[in-house]
Amino acid sequence: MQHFHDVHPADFDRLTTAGLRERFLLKALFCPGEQRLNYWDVDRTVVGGVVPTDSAIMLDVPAKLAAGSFCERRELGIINLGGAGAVRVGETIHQLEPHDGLYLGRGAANPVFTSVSATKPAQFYLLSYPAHASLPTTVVRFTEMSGTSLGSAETANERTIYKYFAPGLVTTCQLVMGFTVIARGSVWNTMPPHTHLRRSEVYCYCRLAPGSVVMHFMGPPSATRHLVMRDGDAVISPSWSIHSGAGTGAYAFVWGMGGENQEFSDMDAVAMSDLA
Ligand SMILES: O=C[C@H](O)[C@@H](O)CC(=O)C(=O)O
Ligand SMILES: [Zn+2]
Repeated sequence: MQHFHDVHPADFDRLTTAGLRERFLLKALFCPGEQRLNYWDVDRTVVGGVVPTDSAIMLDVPAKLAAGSFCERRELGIINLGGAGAVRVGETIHQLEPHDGLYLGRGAANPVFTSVSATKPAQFYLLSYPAHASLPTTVVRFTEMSGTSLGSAETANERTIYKYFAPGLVTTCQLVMGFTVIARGSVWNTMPPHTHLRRSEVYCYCRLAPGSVVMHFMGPPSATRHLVMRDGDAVISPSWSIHSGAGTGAYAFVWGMGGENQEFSDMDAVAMSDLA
């Protein structure tokens, strides 16, 4: 499990391109037959990808967690970004079609992941935070969701945002998680950008065509930088950082947050005139 430390915003501007990537970029989360977990000290976030092929994969309990099971003190949000698959939790098997989600509350048994087809495997994206209460395991079906439209074609930021785990939908301790699909012809996500001082965030870019990249913008509004992101890469976003991207082709991304509140609208909008 790769470990990411906290970065002070005053040190951000001194990082080289390689340094920036080393501190914030989680490369290629989805590797066939593997699970890849990352730990970020901020909000004690765990981010990962699990891609079972011929055989099942049981979620690791990294030594860093010092726990008997992954969810002993944690909640876990899962979204399937690949082909059909299933997650077994104790005696229960949850079939997850493409883009279905699964919430595991504190105390849930260690999940075991499988794919229906080894050649078109499921790609389970994982995001986890410490949890103060044990809440029920819940499946979210993509086909039953209604998205919210944001942006416009005129500003090249037309997109649909699907909330999976959020207050009023699925009760969680701190996890808020969803999926945003950029409309054909649009390129921007989360522009105009924002920060949210009470939460950190993680973006995982997906559905990029081969050769296509997303330029992800981060940093304090007054000193932004970019990272080149490819399909299946994720980026950690401290509370002081904007998080926004522009793609060279069609893409989507999973966003997820942890912190001291779950108020989606508790954001500080950044005025275009303040961006530098
Ligand atoms: O704090 C919220 C997150 O940044 C995302 O929900 C934003 C997003 O999906 C979008 O604008 O497309
Ligand atoms: Zn945000």
